[in-house]
Amino acid sequence: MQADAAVLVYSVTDQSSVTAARHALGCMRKYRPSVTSVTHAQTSGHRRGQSSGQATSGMLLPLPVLLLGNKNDLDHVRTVQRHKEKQEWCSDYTLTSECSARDDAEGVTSLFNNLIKKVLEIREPLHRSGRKLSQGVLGSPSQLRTTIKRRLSMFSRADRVATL
Ligand SMILES: Nc1nc2c(ncn2[C@@H]2O[C@H](COP(=O)(O)OP(=O)(O)OP(=O)(O)O)[C@@H](O)[C@H]2O)c(=O)[nH]1
Repeated sequence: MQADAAVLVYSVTDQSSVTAARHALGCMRKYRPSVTSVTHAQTSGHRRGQSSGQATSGMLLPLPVLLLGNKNDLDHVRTVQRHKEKQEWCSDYTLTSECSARDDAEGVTSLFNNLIKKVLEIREPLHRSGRKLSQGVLGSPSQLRTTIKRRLSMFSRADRVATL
């Protein structure tokens, strides 16, 4: 699975959307390693294609996921408990939070920034040590930052149009 990160959004007013998010997270994990398999990959020179059946070669990297409960402005009709602790099915690479896309665009931006930081946190040490990354097509952390900023600017443009 060629992705830098994933964002899974559920609605705090819809328990079935949490079930769907959990299922999606499980599917993603099948194609991207856990923390322990990364350690194993680094110590044994294990290649990506050997365990997952994928053809590409390179380092195994964990997939940071932002698990986001949207519509938290609708607290009066909430059916999903606000979780203080991470869900037991989330890994160290899962950021869990809540937001309101309707009322707090800045909050959403800041959550995306946290996710970007997580991506860079994972990549930077490997990049510095000169190890081959499986997502090498994306280039260095600074190139990655530029790419992500460009993609996020689409949201700011949409925001500006919406407020005109
Ligand atoms: N109150 C509230 N409504 C929201 C929020 N985000 C989206 N919505 C509303 O939810 C509805 C569905 O939004 P969409 O963007 O179409 O998302 P979707 O994935 O199709 O979502 P669902 O229809 O809820 O399954 C729209 O009426 C949005 O205005 C939010 O943060 N708060």
